[in-house]
Amino acid sequence: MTNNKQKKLTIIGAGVWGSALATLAKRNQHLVRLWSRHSTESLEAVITDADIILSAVSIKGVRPTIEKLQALTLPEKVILVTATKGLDPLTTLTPSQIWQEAFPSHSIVVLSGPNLSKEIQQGLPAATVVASNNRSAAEIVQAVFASENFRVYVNSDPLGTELGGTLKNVMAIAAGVCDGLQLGTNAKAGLMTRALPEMIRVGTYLGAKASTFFGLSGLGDLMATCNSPLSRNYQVGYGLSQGKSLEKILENLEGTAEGINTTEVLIRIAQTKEIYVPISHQIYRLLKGEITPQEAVKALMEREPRSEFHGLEI
Ligand SMILES: NC(=O)c1ccc[n+]([C@@H]2O[C@H](COP(=O)([O-])OP(=O)(O)OC[C@H]3O[C@@H](n4cnc5c(N)ncnc54)[C@H](O)[C@@H]3O)[C@@H](O)[C@H]2O)c1
Ligand SMILES: O=P(O)(O)OC[C@H](O)CO
Repeated sequence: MTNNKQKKLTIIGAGVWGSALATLAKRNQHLVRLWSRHSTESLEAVITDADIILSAVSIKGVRPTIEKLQALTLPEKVILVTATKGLDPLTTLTPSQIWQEAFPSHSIVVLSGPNLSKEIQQGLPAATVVASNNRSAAEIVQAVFASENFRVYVNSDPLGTELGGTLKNVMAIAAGVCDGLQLGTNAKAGLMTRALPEMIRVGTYLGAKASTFFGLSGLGDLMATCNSPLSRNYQVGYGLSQGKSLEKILENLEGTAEGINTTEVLIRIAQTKEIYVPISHQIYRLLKGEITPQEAVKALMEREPRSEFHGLEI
């Protein structure tokens, strides 16, 4: 398999993100098969001869997808790419960790970055990261998706890359609340800036590199998601700020807001490991209906004074 020839790519998960990634790879003349659990074709048929299998299912689909693939034959040369931004409620593992556990001999690549699917589908310029412990596998995936409208960077911290994209979803809920309550530009800047060390504290505890969080998949995705009404997580926060119930918001939401499940799993990790996550903690209480958006803001503002880089080595 070389870097520059046409690849056979199977994308599992035909939601908005899987579809946008399929568009990008097709534009580069790769052979793309897009499959979902509702497809009439069998999974076995669509993975035959695949060079790359990319999973763009939401977190609740990761284990069922892996189980289906484990029942089939998957040659070791097949590169597995995960584009899911979530945490497993059962084990608290990230998707790439679950994929690696299930397929220990395969190369696993994480794809994550500031990539709102609607903008990508419109052909607007964007950048992303592909990260793997196997650099050549990451470079193959880079070549599949890179184009004049989609700039793809490589890095060697798959866990950090994945956690940036996952943890920012919790912060996007907070940003939606902040905008919905019209707290102003200073408040938004304060929130987003304080979000980053919180993400780094969790990420580095879990084994990620702090520096990765300053890249596209951390800071980049934090900025995109916290500033865009296209983000489903932002929409959840905005809806809560308007006094809507979570149930009502989810009824009208197009697609998945992973931040809701991620908050739950993250708080479990933070409580067990005693990691200081004040923003996530207030979002957790808000999602549970324990406090109002205004009470969440008050609780954040009235905390004990602290030093800016408390608990961080950066
Ligand atoms: N939409 C974006 O802009 C975007 C960008 C980057 C990453 N992501 C991430 O990609 C993932 C998918 O997001 P999306 O926006 O496409 O969501 P979506 O709701 O549009 O699609 C979810 C996909 O997951 C599949 N799925 C859900 N539960 C499943 C199960 N139990 N078994 C098998 N498949 C199941 C669905 O069939 C669907 O194909 C999420 O983790 C999201 O955070 C989304
Ligand atoms: O719509 P969201 O909130 O899932 O955000 C989509 C992507 O993660 C943005 O990079």
